[in-house]
Amino acid sequence: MADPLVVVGVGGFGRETLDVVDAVNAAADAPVFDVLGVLDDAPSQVNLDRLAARGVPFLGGTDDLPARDGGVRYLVGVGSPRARRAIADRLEARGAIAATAVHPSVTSGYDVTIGAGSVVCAGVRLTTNISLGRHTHLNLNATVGHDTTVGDFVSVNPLASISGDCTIEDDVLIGVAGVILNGLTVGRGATVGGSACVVRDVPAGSTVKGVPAR
Ligand SMILES: CC(=O)SCCNC(=O)CCNC(=O)[C@H](O)C(C)(C)COP(=O)(O)OP(=O)(O)OC[C@H]1O[C@@H](n2cnc3c(N)ncnc32)[C@H](O)[C@@H]1OP(=O)(O)O
Repeated sequence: MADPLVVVGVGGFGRETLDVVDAVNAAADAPVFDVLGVLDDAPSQVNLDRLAARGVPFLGGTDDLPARDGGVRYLVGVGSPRARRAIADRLEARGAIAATAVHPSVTSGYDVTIGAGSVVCAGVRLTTNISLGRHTHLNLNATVGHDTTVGDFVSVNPLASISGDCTIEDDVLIGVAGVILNGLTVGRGATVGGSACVVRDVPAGSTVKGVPAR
């Protein structure tokens, strides 16, 4: 039987998360998820209209988590690592269970682990001996190389490329088309700008941008 699922976030990545869920269901012999609807504490009208147009119910704020026998699964479709962590903590405290959604077009090699709550979008390439933490997002066409560890609540935006032997600590955001050269560490909570090329370790909490990234 399909798992009852809510997605948090009616914004861009929330609806992109619905796309991943739809693709997972379409590729399976029987639906994996029964999408109950979307939660959002501060939705804009334009995004509510976009959600309504695709026929997915808006369920209210995160206090309105529906109840089902056996629990409700959830995915947080919010790009900000910090906001995503806060929402996940709130839902876990209310008994929700993190789901994981991996688009059927994703390729992965030997020994790849993906933590609960993660969303892996179309076209992502994962090679070998890779670990992704909890609630990590890999957006469209991102790549992750061999022997790399990606922590919890990391956001990797479209086309970003993480080389082999890297360590991406918790709560990091890697901007669109950002490149991390091999063997480097991006410290907890750091932000890598769009199109940056990271050539040395990035200190925790810092923002780097440009080529080479500073
Ligand atoms: C499907 C989707 O939409 S997914 C989302 C895709 N978007 C992203 O990934 C966005 C990633 N974020 C960025 O690149 C941001 O611009 C950040 C994080 C680097 C912003 O850093 P901030 O220091 O706050 O930048 P701020 O906007 O204040 O600009 C400061 C300076 O940096 C420059 N700058 C901003 N972003 C970049 C960048 N990615 N690369 C190079 N320079 C940049 C600005 O032009 C500005 O330069 P100036 O002082 O000479 O005018």
